[in-house]
Amino acid sequence: MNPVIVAIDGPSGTGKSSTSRAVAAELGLSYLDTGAQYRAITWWMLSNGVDVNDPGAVADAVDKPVIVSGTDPGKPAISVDGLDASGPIRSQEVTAAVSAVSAVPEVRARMVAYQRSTTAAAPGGIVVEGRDIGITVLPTATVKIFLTASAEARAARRSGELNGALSVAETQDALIRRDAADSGRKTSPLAKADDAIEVDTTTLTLEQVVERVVALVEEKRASR
Ligand SMILES: Nc1ncnc2c1ncn2[C@@H]1O[C@H](COP(=O)(O)OP(=O)(O)OP(=O)(O)O)[C@@H](O)[C@H]1O
Ligand SMILES: Nc1ccn([C@H]2C[C@H](O)[C@@H](COP(=O)(O)O)O2)c(=O)n1
Repeated sequence: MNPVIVAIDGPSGTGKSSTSRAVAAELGLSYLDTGAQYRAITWWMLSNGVDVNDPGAVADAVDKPVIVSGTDPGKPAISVDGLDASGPIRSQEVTAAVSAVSAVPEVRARMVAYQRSTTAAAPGGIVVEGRDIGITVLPTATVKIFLTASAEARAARRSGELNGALSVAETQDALIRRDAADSGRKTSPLAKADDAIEVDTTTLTLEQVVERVVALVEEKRASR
Protein backbone atom coordinates (compact mmCIF):
# COMPACT_ATOMS: atom_id res chain seq x y z
CA MET A 1 0.00 0.00 0.00
CA ASN A 2 1.21 3.55 -0.72
CA PRO A 3 2.58 5.46 2.29
CA VAL A 4 0.23 7.92 3.99
CA ILE A 5 0.95 11.52 3.05
CA VAL A 6 -0.71 14.21 5.16
CA ALA A 7 -0.73 17.85 3.94
CA ILE A 8 -1.43 20.49 6.60
CA ASP A 9 -1.84 24.10 5.46
CA GLY A 10 -3.21 27.27 7.00
CA PRO A 11 -2.42 30.84 8.05
CA SER A 12 0.18 31.77 10.70
CA GLY A 13 -0.43 30.70 14.27
CA THR A 14 -3.28 28.27 13.54
CA GLY A 15 -1.30 25.41 15.12
CA LYS A 16 0.20 23.74 12.03
CA SER A 17 3.61 22.91 13.55
CA SER A 18 2.31 21.75 16.94
CA THR A 19 -0.44 19.67 15.34
CA SER A 20 1.75 18.20 12.58
CA ARG A 21 4.50 17.10 14.97
CA ALA A 22 2.04 15.46 17.36
CA VAL A 23 0.09 13.73 14.57
CA ALA A 24 3.31 12.43 12.98
CA ALA A 25 4.60 11.17 16.34
CA GLU A 26 1.32 9.45 17.16
CA LEU A 27 1.05 7.76 13.75
CA GLY A 28 4.75 6.92 13.41
CA LEU A 29 5.20 9.19 10.37
CA SER A 30 8.03 11.52 9.35
CA TYR A 31 7.48 15.29 9.63
CA LEU A 32 8.52 18.22 7.43
CA ASP A 33 8.24 21.92 8.37
CA THR A 34 8.38 23.79 5.05
CA GLY A 35 8.00 27.21 6.74
CA ALA A 36 11.32 26.53 8.48
CA GLN A 37 12.93 26.10 5.05
CA TYR A 38 11.65 29.48 3.81
CA ARG A 39 12.85 31.01 7.07
CA ALA A 40 16.26 29.34 6.65
CA ILE A 41 16.84 30.73 3.17
CA THR A 42 15.66 34.15 4.40
CA TRP A 43 18.14 34.00 7.29
CA TRP A 44 20.95 33.18 4.85
CA MET A 45 19.99 36.13 2.57
CA LEU A 46 19.94 38.54 5.54
CA SER A 47 23.23 37.18 6.91
CA ASN A 48 24.95 37.49 3.54
CA GLY A 49 23.90 41.05 2.71
CA VAL A 50 21.36 40.17 0.01
CA ASP A 51 18.61 42.80 -0.33
CA VAL A 52 15.51 40.73 0.52
CA ASN A 53 13.27 43.31 -1.17
CA ASP A 54 15.06 42.83 -4.50
CA PRO A 55 13.61 39.66 -6.10
CA GLY A 56 16.41 39.61 -8.72
CA ALA A 57 19.13 39.62 -6.05
CA VAL A 58 17.33 36.90 -4.09
CA ALA A 59 16.90 34.79 -7.27
CA ASP A 60 20.61 35.17 -8.16
CA ALA A 61 21.64 33.80 -4.74
CA VAL A 62 18.99 31.07 -4.46
CA ASP A 63 21.30 28.09 -5.03
CA LYS A 64 24.06 29.23 -2.67
CA PRO A 65 22.87 28.10 0.79
CA VAL A 66 22.90 24.40 1.66
CA ILE A 67 19.67 23.78 3.58
CA VAL A 68 19.00 20.44 5.30
CA SER A 69 15.75 19.65 7.15
CA GLY A 70 15.37 16.88 9.71
CA THR A 71 12.20 14.76 9.53
CA ASP A 72 11.98 13.35 13.07
CA PRO A 73 8.83 14.83 14.71
CA GLY A 74 10.45 14.41 18.12
CA LYS A 75 13.52 16.41 17.14
CA PRO A 76 12.73 19.09 14.53
CA ALA A 77 16.02 20.25 12.99
CA ILE A 78 17.20 22.59 10.25
CA SER A 79 20.71 23.54 9.22
CA VAL A 80 22.14 26.10 6.82
CA ASP A 81 25.66 25.50 5.49
CA GLY A 82 26.12 22.93 8.26
CA LEU A 83 25.10 25.33 11.08
CA ASP A 84 22.08 24.71 13.32
CA ALA A 85 19.57 27.39 12.21
CA SER A 86 16.64 26.45 14.43
CA GLY A 87 17.11 29.44 16.77
CA PRO A 88 17.97 32.28 14.37
CA ILE A 89 15.18 31.47 11.89
CA ARG A 90 12.62 32.42 14.58
CA SER A 91 13.98 35.99 15.02
CA GLN A 92 11.68 38.97 14.40
CA GLU A 93 14.01 40.09 11.60
CA VAL A 94 13.53 36.80 9.73
CA THR A 95 9.77 36.77 10.43
CA ALA A 96 9.46 40.28 8.96
CA ALA A 97 11.40 39.37 5.78
CA VAL A 98 10.23 35.81 5.06
CA SER A 99 7.10 36.69 3.05
CA ALA A 100 9.14 38.75 0.57
CA VAL A 101 11.75 36.02 0.09
CA SER A 102 9.20 33.20 -0.16
CA ALA A 103 7.30 35.08 -2.91
CA VAL A 104 10.28 34.84 -5.29
CA PRO A 105 9.47 32.11 -7.89
CA GLU A 106 13.07 30.78 -7.98
CA VAL A 107 12.98 30.31 -4.17
CA ARG A 108 9.71 28.40 -4.41
CA ALA A 109 10.96 26.20 -7.25
CA ARG A 110 14.01 25.17 -5.22
CA MET A 111 12.05 24.52 -2.02
CA VAL A 112 9.21 22.62 -3.71
CA ALA A 113 11.71 20.27 -5.40
CA TYR A 114 13.37 19.61 -2.03
CA GLN A 115 10.00 19.08 -0.30
CA ARG A 116 8.91 16.54 -2.94
CA SER A 117 12.18 14.61 -2.78
CA THR A 118 12.01 14.51 1.06
CA THR A 119 8.45 13.17 0.85
CA ALA A 120 9.47 10.50 -1.68
CA ALA A 121 12.32 9.46 0.64
CA ALA A 122 9.96 8.85 3.60
CA PRO A 123 8.83 5.28 2.93
CA GLY A 124 6.71 5.06 6.09
CA GLY A 125 4.71 8.22 5.22
CA ILE A 126 5.01 11.86 6.25
CA VAL A 127 3.15 14.90 7.56
CA VAL A 128 4.14 18.02 5.59
CA GLU A 129 3.02 21.45 6.82
CA GLY A 130 3.04 24.83 5.09
CA ARG A 131 0.93 27.14 2.95
CA ASP A 132 0.82 25.48 -0.50
CA ILE A 133 1.24 21.79 0.29
CA GLY A 134 -2.25 20.56 -0.65
CA ILE A 135 -2.47 22.54 -3.88
CA THR A 136 1.07 22.76 -5.25
CA VAL A 137 3.64 20.60 -3.45
CA LEU A 138 1.67 17.37 -2.90
CA PRO A 139 -1.65 17.63 -4.78
CA THR A 140 -2.18 13.85 -4.49
CA ALA A 141 -1.68 13.74 -0.68
CA THR A 142 -3.78 11.08 1.09
CA VAL A 143 -5.35 13.59 3.49
CA LYS A 144 -5.40 17.39 3.26
CA ILE A 145 -6.15 19.52 6.30
CA PHE A 146 -6.60 23.31 6.34
CA LEU A 147 -6.31 24.74 9.86
CA THR A 148 -7.90 28.08 10.71
CA ALA A 149 -8.42 30.16 13.88
CA SER A 150 -9.63 33.69 14.60
CA ALA A 151 -7.00 36.44 14.38
CA GLU A 152 -7.57 37.15 18.10
CA ALA A 153 -6.88 33.55 19.13
CA ARG A 154 -3.77 33.34 16.95
CA ALA A 155 -2.37 36.61 18.29
CA ALA A 156 -2.98 35.54 21.88
CA ARG A 157 -1.15 32.24 21.27
CA ARG A 158 1.81 33.91 19.56
CA SER A 159 2.23 36.78 22.00
CA GLY A 160 2.31 34.25 24.83
CA GLU A 161 5.37 32.76 23.10
CA LEU A 162 7.11 36.12 22.63
CA ASN A 163 7.17 36.85 26.38
CA GLY A 164 5.58 40.26 25.90
CA ALA A 165 8.17 41.46 23.31
CA LEU A 166 5.16 42.65 21.26
CA SER A 167 1.66 43.47 22.54
CA VAL A 168 -1.24 41.23 21.48
CA ALA A 169 -2.46 44.02 19.16
CA GLU A 170 0.98 44.41 17.53
CA THR A 171 1.25 40.63 17.16
CA GLN A 172 -2.20 40.50 15.55
CA ASP A 173 -1.30 43.28 13.08
CA ALA A 174 1.92 41.46 12.13
CA LEU A 175 0.07 38.15 11.63
CA ILE A 176 -2.58 39.79 9.46
CA ARG A 177 0.08 41.55 7.34
CA ARG A 178 2.00 38.28 6.83
CA ASP A 179 -1.16 36.34 5.92
CA ALA A 180 -2.12 39.05 3.39
CA ALA A 181 1.34 38.88 1.77
CA ASP A 182 1.32 35.05 1.75
CA SER A 183 -2.22 34.91 0.29
CA GLY A 184 -1.65 37.69 -2.22
CA ARG A 185 1.57 36.56 -3.91
CA LYS A 186 1.45 35.39 -7.54
CA THR A 187 3.27 32.06 -7.17
CA SER A 188 1.44 29.37 -5.15
CA PRO A 189 -0.26 31.62 -2.59
CA LEU A 190 -1.61 30.39 0.73
CA ALA A 191 -4.96 28.79 -0.14
CA LYS A 192 -7.22 25.89 0.82
CA ALA A 193 -7.35 23.01 -1.66
CA ASP A 194 -10.90 22.13 -2.78
CA ASP A 195 -10.50 18.64 -1.27
CA ALA A 196 -8.96 19.84 2.03
CA ILE A 197 -10.89 19.43 5.29
CA GLU A 198 -11.08 22.67 7.25
CA VAL A 199 -10.57 22.45 11.02
CA ASP A 200 -11.28 25.67 12.95
CA THR A 201 -9.02 25.52 16.02
CA THR A 202 -10.24 28.75 17.68
CA THR A 203 -12.01 27.03 20.57
CA LEU A 204 -10.21 23.67 20.49
CA THR A 205 -7.26 22.66 22.64
CA LEU A 206 -4.19 21.36 20.86
CA GLU A 207 -5.06 17.85 22.09
CA GLN A 208 -8.54 18.12 20.55
CA VAL A 209 -7.12 19.27 17.21
CA VAL A 210 -4.60 16.41 17.17
CA GLU A 211 -7.31 13.90 18.04
CA ARG A 212 -9.49 15.17 15.18
CA VAL A 213 -6.69 15.07 12.61
CA VAL A 214 -5.52 11.60 13.69
CA ALA A 215 -9.13 10.37 13.35
CA LEU A 216 -9.39 11.84 9.83
CA VAL A 217 -6.14 10.13 8.78
CA GLU A 218 -7.18 6.78 10.31
CA GLU A 219 -10.57 7.03 8.55
CA LYS A 220 -8.89 7.62 5.21
CA ARG A 221 -6.40 4.81 5.81
CA ALA A 222 -9.19 2.36 6.60
CA SER A 223 -11.11 3.27 3.45
CA ARG A 224 -8.17 2.72 1.05
N1 LIG B 1 -5.40 24.49 19.57
C1 LIG B 1 -4.54 25.28 20.22
N2 LIG B 1 -4.93 25.94 21.32
C2 LIG B 1 -4.10 26.77 21.98
N3 LIG B 1 -2.81 27.02 21.61
C3 LIG B 1 -2.37 26.39 20.52
C4 LIG B 1 -3.20 25.49 19.76
N4 LIG B 1 -2.46 25.03 18.71
C5 LIG B 1 -1.25 25.61 18.81
N5 LIG B 1 -1.19 26.41 19.89
C6 LIG B 1 -0.06 27.27 20.31
O1 LIG B 1 -0.06 28.36 19.39
C7 LIG B 1 1.26 28.75 19.04
C8 LIG B 1 1.42 28.67 17.53
O2 LIG B 1 1.33 27.31 17.14
P1 LIG B 1 2.16 26.74 15.92
O3 LIG B 1 3.57 27.24 15.92
O4 LIG B 1 1.95 25.27 15.92
O5 LIG B 1 1.36 27.42 14.72
P2 LIG B 1 1.73 27.51 13.19
O6 LIG B 1 0.44 27.49 12.44
O7 LIG B 1 2.72 26.47 12.83
O8 LIG B 1 2.39 28.95 13.10
P3 LIG B 1 3.36 29.58 11.99
O9 LIG B 1 2.72 29.35 10.67
O10 LIG B 1 3.40 31.03 12.32
O11 LIG B 1 4.68 28.90 12.12
C9 LIG B 1 2.17 27.81 19.83
O12 LIG B 1 2.56 28.46 21.01
C10 LIG B 1 1.30 26.61 20.15
O13 LIG B 1 1.68 25.95 21.33
N1 LIG C 1 4.81 26.05 2.22
C1 LIG C 1 5.14 27.28 2.69
C2 LIG C 1 5.53 27.46 4.01
C3 LIG C 1 5.86 28.72 4.44
N2 LIG C 1 5.83 29.74 3.56
C4 LIG C 1 6.27 31.09 3.95
C5 LIG C 1 5.15 31.98 4.38
C6 LIG C 1 5.32 32.17 5.84
O1 LIG C 1 5.05 33.50 6.22
C7 LIG C 1 6.80 31.83 6.07
C8 LIG C 1 7.15 31.22 7.40
O2 LIG C 1 6.33 30.11 7.66
P1 LIG C 1 5.99 29.66 9.17
O3 LIG C 1 7.27 29.23 9.80
O4 LIG C 1 5.42 30.85 9.84
O5 LIG C 1 5.03 28.53 9.00
O6 LIG C 1 7.17 30.98 5.03
C9 LIG C 1 5.44 29.54 2.28
O7 LIG C 1 5.40 30.51 1.48
N3 LIG C 1 5.10 28.31 1.85
